Amino acid sequence: MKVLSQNTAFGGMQGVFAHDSEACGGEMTFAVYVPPQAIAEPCPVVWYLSGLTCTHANVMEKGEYRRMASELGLIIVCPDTSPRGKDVPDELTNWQMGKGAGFYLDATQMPWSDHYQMHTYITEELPAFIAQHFRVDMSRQGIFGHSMGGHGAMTIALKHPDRFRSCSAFAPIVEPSTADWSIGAFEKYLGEDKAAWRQYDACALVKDGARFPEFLIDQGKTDNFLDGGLRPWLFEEAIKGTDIGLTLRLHERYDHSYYFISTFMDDHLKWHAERLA
Ligand SMILES: N[C@@H](CCC(=O)N[C@@H](CSC=O)C(=O)NCC(=O)O)C(=O)O
Repeated sequence: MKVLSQNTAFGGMQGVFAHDSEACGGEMTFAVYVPPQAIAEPCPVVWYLSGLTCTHANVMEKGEYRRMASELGLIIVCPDTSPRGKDVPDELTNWQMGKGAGFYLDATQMPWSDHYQMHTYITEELPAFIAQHFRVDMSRQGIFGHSMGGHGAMTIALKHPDRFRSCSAFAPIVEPSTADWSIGAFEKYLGEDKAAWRQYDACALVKDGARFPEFLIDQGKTDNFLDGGLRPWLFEEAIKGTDIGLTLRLHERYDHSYYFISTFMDDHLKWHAERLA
């Protein structure tokens, strides 16, 4: 593991690290906040998955999670959103495809499938690496994210309900198979057979029988992407008649930015801490 930076914050440590990823076929960077409680005992871990165009750094610099994570004793892991490096295919003029837009899936189509294995990276390779190098209690894991990362968090929780005890999202893409800003990426990563898309779509997963106890979703009402990309009401509809709980909070005057995310960050961390206690 390469240590790229380490800084003391709120009595804990904010670090940025890099390692070689087999799943992504190259070096991957991630950020980890370790609270002071980890000196005495292993702490629960909460995974934060970022949105389109992000690296590990956006939430680390603008998400304002450290004070509350320190208070609650949560380890926060913030991975990158796609493979990186000069050998990795990309679409330079399309921010919804390629680097920064891995959609937390395992691509099956060339040329993407060689590197774009983000589902395997986030659910298998990185957890094993974190468990080996940090003082984490892997029996207490939560997951949350923003936008494309909210989609990632919800689909991963639905696919791994035995691993995660808590899930929440800021402005998630709840039905990427039909959202105008993800259809193009799904076609290129997964091919045209839409049956293969369902395992990476929260609404479709629920309709196909996947279950998770409850979700917290915060959504800004003046978010530019609300109608074309996000549409949380579709998830509300999808869970009707199931035993899945949903706390959906719609906020007047909030947009899609990290000003919105940082405003409600404490609520999300408390949501996770209560379920990871
Ligand atoms: N470049 C785009 C806007 C991209 C954008 O808003 N990205 C969001 C996530 S969107 C969903 O996954 C984000 O988190 N950006 C990083 C940030 O620091 O705000 C455009 O020009 O419209």
